[in-house]
Amino acid sequence: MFKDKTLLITGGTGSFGNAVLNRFINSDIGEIRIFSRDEKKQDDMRKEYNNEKIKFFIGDVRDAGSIKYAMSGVDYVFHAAALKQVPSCEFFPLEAVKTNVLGADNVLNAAIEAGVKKIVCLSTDKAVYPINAMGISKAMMEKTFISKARSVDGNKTLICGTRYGNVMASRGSVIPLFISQIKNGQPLTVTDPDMTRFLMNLDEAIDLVVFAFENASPGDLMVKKSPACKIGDLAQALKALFNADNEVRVIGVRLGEKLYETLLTREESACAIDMQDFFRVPIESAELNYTKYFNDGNALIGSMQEYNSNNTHQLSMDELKEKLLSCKYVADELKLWGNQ
Ligand SMILES: O=c1ccn([C@@H]2O[C@H](COP(=O)(O)OP(=O)(O)O[C@H]3O[C@H](CO)[C@@H](O)[C@H](O)[C@H]3O)[C@@H](O)[C@H]2O)c(=O)[nH]1
Repeated sequence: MFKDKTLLITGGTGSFGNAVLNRFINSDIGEIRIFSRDEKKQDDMRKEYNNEKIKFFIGDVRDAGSIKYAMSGVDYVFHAAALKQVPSCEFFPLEAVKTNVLGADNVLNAAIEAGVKKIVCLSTDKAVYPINAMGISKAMMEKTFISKARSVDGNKTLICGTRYGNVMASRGSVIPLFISQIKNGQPLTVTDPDMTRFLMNLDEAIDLVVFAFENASPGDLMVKKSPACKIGDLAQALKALFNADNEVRVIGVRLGEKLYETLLTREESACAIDMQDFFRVPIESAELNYTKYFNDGNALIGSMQEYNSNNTHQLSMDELKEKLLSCKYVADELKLWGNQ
């Protein structure tokens, strides 16, 4: 599907962009465009990959002109650019609106105008029943792409999305923090030992985006079924792997955090299609028909459950250790630790 095609990744210098590059760079893809704000990260990537197929575009999704320029001649888009740190969005919610909502709208408009064939927009579990500004802005991003998908001819530009939970060891996340605390002989600062999070690795996130790319109809939102764990267990599993005896200190839930995350609302569960490893949430067919909103209900909803990190498969201690070892960051850190 990607043979000789041009793929644009917004926010392409992040860990998602790097993982996509690693997956596709040796395929028969024609060109990969990395669109991002940070020239230093682009320069590092340029040197690291040193590959003619990769083209770098400086720009900001907030700036419609910059994304329009990068979109010319593009076949497919993975839209990953976002402000995704909960605390910074909490302090600067309008910045989250500018990047996550208006920026996504700019990307979609530019893609539609340039005749891009497919665009996959990346969302997060924090967009479901959101309580923090990051989640709320991503929920609005979802609404934006779904409404565009409704109004655009899907045969010309197919717009779809994905939602996934925590990616293990992503920058600034809890796993690197716990490992550094272990290594420095500090207490492991657990917010709430019973708090749960979905866990996936970067490869699984790419699998989901590729699955959406290959299987989605216009407006679909694809979700990968994922296991979860308690944060207290995560701390214990890391301690066991590193053979450490650090104290575990409970520090309390942080601003904007939820005790568990949700990948499908109860309402979405009522219409989601089970596709083995994935759920497909089809676009609501309400179009702009207000009568449907008022007269056609869904009797199933009352009997459905949301899909969340408390009712999904909970990883046992052994499964958790295995999952952690499948993460390159953890395996590398463990090797370094062993070599000390
Ligand atoms: O010192 C700490 C820091 C975090 N946690 C807990 O660890 C879990 C995961 O925290 P973290 O790794 O910071 O991730 P989240 O806050 O869940 O958010 C992550 O996952 C999102 C996707 O769901 C991304 O968008 C965010 O950028 C990313 O930080 C949460 O239950 C935290 O309460 C602790 O117990 N102690």
